[in-house]
Amino acid sequence: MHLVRVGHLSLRFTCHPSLYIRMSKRALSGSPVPSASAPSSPKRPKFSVPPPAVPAAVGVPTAHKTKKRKRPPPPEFGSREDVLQKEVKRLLESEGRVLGSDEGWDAPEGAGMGVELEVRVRELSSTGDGLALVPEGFPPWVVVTPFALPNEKILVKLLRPAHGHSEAKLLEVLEPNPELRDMSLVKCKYFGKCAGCQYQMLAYDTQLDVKRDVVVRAYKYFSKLPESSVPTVLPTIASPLQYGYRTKITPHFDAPPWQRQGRRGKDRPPRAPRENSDWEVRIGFDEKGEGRRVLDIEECPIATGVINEGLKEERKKIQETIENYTRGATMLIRDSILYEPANPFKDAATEVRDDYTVDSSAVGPSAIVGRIGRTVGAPAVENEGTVSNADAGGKASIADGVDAAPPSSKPDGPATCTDDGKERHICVTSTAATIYDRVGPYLFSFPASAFFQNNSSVLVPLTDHVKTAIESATVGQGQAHPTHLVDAYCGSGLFSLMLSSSFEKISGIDISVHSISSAVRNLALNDLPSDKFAFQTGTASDIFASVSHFPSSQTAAVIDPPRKGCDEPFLRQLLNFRPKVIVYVSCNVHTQARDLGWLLRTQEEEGRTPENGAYGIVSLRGFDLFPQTGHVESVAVLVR
Ligand SMILES: C[S@@+](CC[C@H](N)C(=O)[O-])C[C@H]1O[C@@H](n2cnc3c(N)ncnc32)[C@H](O)[C@@H]1O
Repeated sequence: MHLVRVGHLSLRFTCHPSLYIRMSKRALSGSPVPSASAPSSPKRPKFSVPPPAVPAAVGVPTAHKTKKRKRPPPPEFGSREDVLQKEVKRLLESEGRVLGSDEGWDAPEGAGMGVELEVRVRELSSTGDGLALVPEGFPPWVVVTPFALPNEKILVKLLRPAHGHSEAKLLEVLEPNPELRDMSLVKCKYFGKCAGCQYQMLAYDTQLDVKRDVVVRAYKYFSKLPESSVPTVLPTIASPLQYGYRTKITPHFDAPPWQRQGRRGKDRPPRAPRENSDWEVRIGFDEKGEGRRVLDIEECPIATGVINEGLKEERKKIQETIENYTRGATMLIRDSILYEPANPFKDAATEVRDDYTVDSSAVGPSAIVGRIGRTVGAPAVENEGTVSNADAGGKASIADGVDAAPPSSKPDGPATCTDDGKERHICVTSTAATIYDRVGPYLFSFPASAFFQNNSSVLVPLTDHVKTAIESATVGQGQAHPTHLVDAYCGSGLFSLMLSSSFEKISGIDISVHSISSAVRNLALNDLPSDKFAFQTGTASDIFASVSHFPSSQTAAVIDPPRKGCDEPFLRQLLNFRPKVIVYVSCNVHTQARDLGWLLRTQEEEGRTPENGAYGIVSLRGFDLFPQTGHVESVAVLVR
């Protein structure tokens, strides 16, 4: 044991400090995660471990002190930063350090940015990061490290400090957790660097267990509900596809430094003369722990084959034309069924442009761009040019699709289905195009720029679960199951259409005019009777004025808001309307837990009890819409 004094701190080195620094250099040059030969996985996962008996962590002090920083505004509820800060706070409290909101914004002396440390991971955060404590000798402070698993001893480099913690870059896993980590499962050469996936080294069953744990913790810590109000969280439902499932990716790139312009188009002096620069175009996703640095990505194994084919082509085009860019941009690459409706607008949208166009509505240094290429499909809706960059032969972008009834083929265009009757898919890169996707028996269309769930393979189990939950809500109560459906935040009508056979009347609302026109169009695409459905554009709380004729005890409400959750006016009106069943679907379980906590407490304040019709949460379950990542879709069912 070697002792080094820095200021008032004594730092312990388990080996001679010079040896340690050599070790760090080796770590820096190598892969941060162990090789495929690392011990293989798992039986029963453990996502948190008791405080380590032998922390044996090593610190490398630096001379520089962290500058006192101004406290940033509090993070948005349920954002990654908010969830992380709350979990950090809990871990610090378990060590006896209670942080006031103005405290803990600067790293402890000797643990500032750039310092390398060995730490033992205590637990996995809900954001998918390993949480560890800095070694003895420092005041309690949390190290947040991506790609690190509970009980692993890791070497990290500390990054920027924030409220009780420092995010860190994983330099090396010194002692892997053999029960959890199996590097032979990793399918992506960028794993460990790309910010997209967190869990490729975990067996899929373990990923599902981890996500169940995220739901459990969200309700424990974010709902403010007593344990008795929260049912046991059911096992997470697996995605049928665990790779090759993503139907949309949005890689981005920077403009060459000598070309870049200021935000308002003001010319800036060139940063580096082109001839002396070793700058290279990088097209991909953010590199984890490297701020806004783009990691060059040639393929993304969680995306569909069609998208990966399209990515190759689009990368080539950007590489060839990068000198034309004065600003960075984000590309849109989507997978669509090749669907060719017969319609009179076919020849209206044949504009061919080979440059990316910057969407003026986008904010920040990157703007959403779309590429308009040669037309294969016809515009399906008036005023919506349906243009695809697939060439007329469709060679590069067309691949085998899913089993489904083949849509009609036009004699003069590329066949819309393969020889064995599967639908063909194309890659679409224009924000103005219309995308087609199939879920079970239904065909959905929506603008390429609009929302649609990114993993179609799990949408049938998801919508079946919602349907069954609604149908069983009245079982044993001597009532018929609900006949009316309110679909709030309905998008292009996913739940309305998928659940349509169970209901007599369906009313949907969404703030996006494009999504609502798609929902209406999707009725016709699927030969559904338009008089059974009413879709409207508006903010979610507007729906209640238009469904006053729905019998509330015969009505089910499906609510599927964006990540920030519902607002209070909507929740208040939902409580007043009193549908028999509420199914709350969410891609952010933390805002879902907050909203349901508010709903249950408010009804209690208003004097509702189970005997006089108070809602109770009858089931909670995650669906894995995002395999290999830390995200989970959560479905909560409430019945009164
Ligand atoms: C998570 S998506 C769900 C869409 C749809 N249920 C689906 O699964 O395809 C959330 C939807 O909420 C819509 N939205 C966002 N804020 C809204 C608001 N205040 N009122 C109504 N809809 C809103 C978005 O346009 C988006 O379509």
